[in-house]
Amino acid sequence: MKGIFVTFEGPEGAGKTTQIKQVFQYLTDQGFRCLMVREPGGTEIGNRIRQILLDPELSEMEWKTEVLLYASSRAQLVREVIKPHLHQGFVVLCDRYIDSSLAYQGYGAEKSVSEVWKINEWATDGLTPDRTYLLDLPVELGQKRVLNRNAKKDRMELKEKMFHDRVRLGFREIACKENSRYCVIRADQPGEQVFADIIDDLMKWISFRK
Ligand SMILES: Nc1ncnc2c1ncn2[C@@H]1O[C@H](COP(=O)(O)OP(=O)(O)OP(=O)(O)O)[C@@H](O)[C@H]1O
Ligand SMILES: Cc1cn([C@H]2C[C@H](O)[C@@H](COP(=O)(O)O)O2)c(=O)[nH]c1=O
Repeated sequence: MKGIFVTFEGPEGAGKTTQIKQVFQYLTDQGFRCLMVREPGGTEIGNRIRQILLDPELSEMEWKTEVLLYASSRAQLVREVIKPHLHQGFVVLCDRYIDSSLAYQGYGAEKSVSEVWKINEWATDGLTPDRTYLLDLPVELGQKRVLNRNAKKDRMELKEKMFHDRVRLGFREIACKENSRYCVIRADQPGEQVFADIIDDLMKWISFRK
């Protein structure tokens, strides 16, 4: 595939959405054809699945239902949007991908990470990101930022603090294991510094790849 697939991962409120928008603008100004997507969602079907997944009234969701719904939204996004754009040479910037399922439905939920992986590998035909940025910060700081952003918590934000602590550690473990794909960024810095760190790595990585 000709394009570049870049994902952004991290706990709640790490600044992924804020950074993706800025990276999108920067790369577009540099002449790259760029696309921004987010998970769950990014397609009509995916957006409906997102509503179910994040509905705070649906707190009793079965683990397997949750895993499959995230994977279903992802399958749709990969086939309908991501792969066609990669084939056309776009840089696709994705706000969360499979590693979020590993971190939340695996580490966070204390369930089998390898089962979550197998389902997602099947759902995406094994499409792996070229580069991943982990925006890492203490859970409390991210939660504080999210509280300032929106008063009402969604179904995942409502989970206990220990769940989110395991998610953070999960991301860090995945980044360690996949260290050639991952770049870990300190997300507790001012936004301009976070952006500078990402762009510094991404531009070096792109020129090295050519
Ligand atoms: N470096 C930063 N310092 C302080 N506040 C920030 C920083 N980056 C983002 N924010 C603010 O924190 C809030 C969450 O940011 P953002 O929505 O980008 O995070 P996110 O990682 O996409 O969150 P979520 O995973 O919950 O969707 C926003 O109000 C944003 O303006
Ligand atoms: C892709 C994905 C996401 N999640 C969780 C993480 C967040 O709590 C929400 C998505 O909301 P955001 O504000 O857009 O970050 O869903 C998950 O548990 N598993 C996944 O695969």
